[in-house]
Amino acid sequence: MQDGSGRIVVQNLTKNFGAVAAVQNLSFQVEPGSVTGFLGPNGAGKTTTLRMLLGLVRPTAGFATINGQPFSGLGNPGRVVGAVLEAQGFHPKRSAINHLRVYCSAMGIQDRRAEEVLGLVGLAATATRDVGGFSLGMKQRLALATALLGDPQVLVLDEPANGLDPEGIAWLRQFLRSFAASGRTVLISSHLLAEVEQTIDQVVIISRGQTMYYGMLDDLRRSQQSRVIVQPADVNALVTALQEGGISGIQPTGDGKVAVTGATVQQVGDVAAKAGVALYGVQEEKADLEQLFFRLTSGQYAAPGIVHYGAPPPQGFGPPPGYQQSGYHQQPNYNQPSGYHQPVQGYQQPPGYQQPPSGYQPGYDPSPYQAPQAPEPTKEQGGNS
Ligand SMILES: Nc1ncnc2c1ncn2[C@@H]1O[C@H](COP(=O)(O)OP(=O)(O)OP(=O)(O)O)[C@@H](O)[C@H]1O
Repeated sequence: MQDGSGRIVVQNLTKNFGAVAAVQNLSFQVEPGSVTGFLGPNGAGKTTTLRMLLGLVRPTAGFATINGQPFSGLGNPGRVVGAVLEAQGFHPKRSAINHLRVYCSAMGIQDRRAEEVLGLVGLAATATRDVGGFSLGMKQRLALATALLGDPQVLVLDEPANGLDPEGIAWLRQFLRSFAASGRTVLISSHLLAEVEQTIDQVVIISRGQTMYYGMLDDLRRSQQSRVIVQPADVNALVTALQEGGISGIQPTGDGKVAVTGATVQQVGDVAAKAGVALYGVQEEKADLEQLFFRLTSGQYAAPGIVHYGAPPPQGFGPPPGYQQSGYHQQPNYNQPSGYHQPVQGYQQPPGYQQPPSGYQPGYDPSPYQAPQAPEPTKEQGGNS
């Protein structure tokens, strides 16, 4: 029986393609009312995971369910989950509206739904144009419209921002947030944290098929302590003074500077002044979420000389609370900061999460769901792919 929850559960999911361990023991949950970002570099195993969730690839081990059921047990799956794995496979000589009507017929849905979903994704003005002349961004929108035909409770989108211009990305963000705010479930993959950072509540970061972080994006942000970089006249004297002052997160950087975590600029300045150590420069360095993402996933493609992938991480910046030890490959020269604590496992509801109506039925009236205003056709709609 489906539990009607709209919840996605991935449990110990594993897929080997011969010698290639594409996905290794992956576990996470996606709750209704939230948007979860499934992030990792190219080849990390995102698409394989989504394909297992959608019943297109058989897992080597573990399972994935939607509404408590494997995809094959969903009955009329198009009414439960709308999925876009790639915005391809359109007949080039078929108009957008006719493409959708074909799916309406296959799903037993009235044709007028085709017009509705074209309006939802901002393609109403191009309904009768052949898809062969669509840009990649327009194809993404049409693929999303196809996924929405069955008025699904769950959306699963693989790299949905691919090909969208900045205006399209902003539109997609608003659309997905609104969809989730109506108590529905959204899982989107991306290889760029920045692309989805403002859209998602929860994040699952994978690298080489393994979980590197699973938790709330806000917790990941909060975990990144800022640090004070100070250039003293005498490094040893300052380090001694800071230690005597009870400050423990001290790391000489090797270039005459000292990085200090767990203390403010003022505290470091006061300690130096009291010890009579002259300071030539003091600077507070804020942690960067994107940098952390690269660090968590950099083991996959470590390449010396490329700043993000090859450089050792800044000292004193700790692994995030959701960091999972098993798959994490530390960079050379990386020192574990003293304040690091093993994360508390377990999903936490995102802020503002509301329980969806129990017992979802195909006829469920999603009245709280307000589709965002479709944008004016943008330049991506005028171009050819
Ligand atoms: N059918 C297949 N046969 C053999 N290997 C495969 C197959 N599908 C995927 N792989 C391998 O599994 C690994 C994960 O691939 P996957 O496409 O899931 O990654 P991804 O994170 O979606 O990457 P991308 O962002 O580039 O699409 C890669 O090493 C890939 O080459």
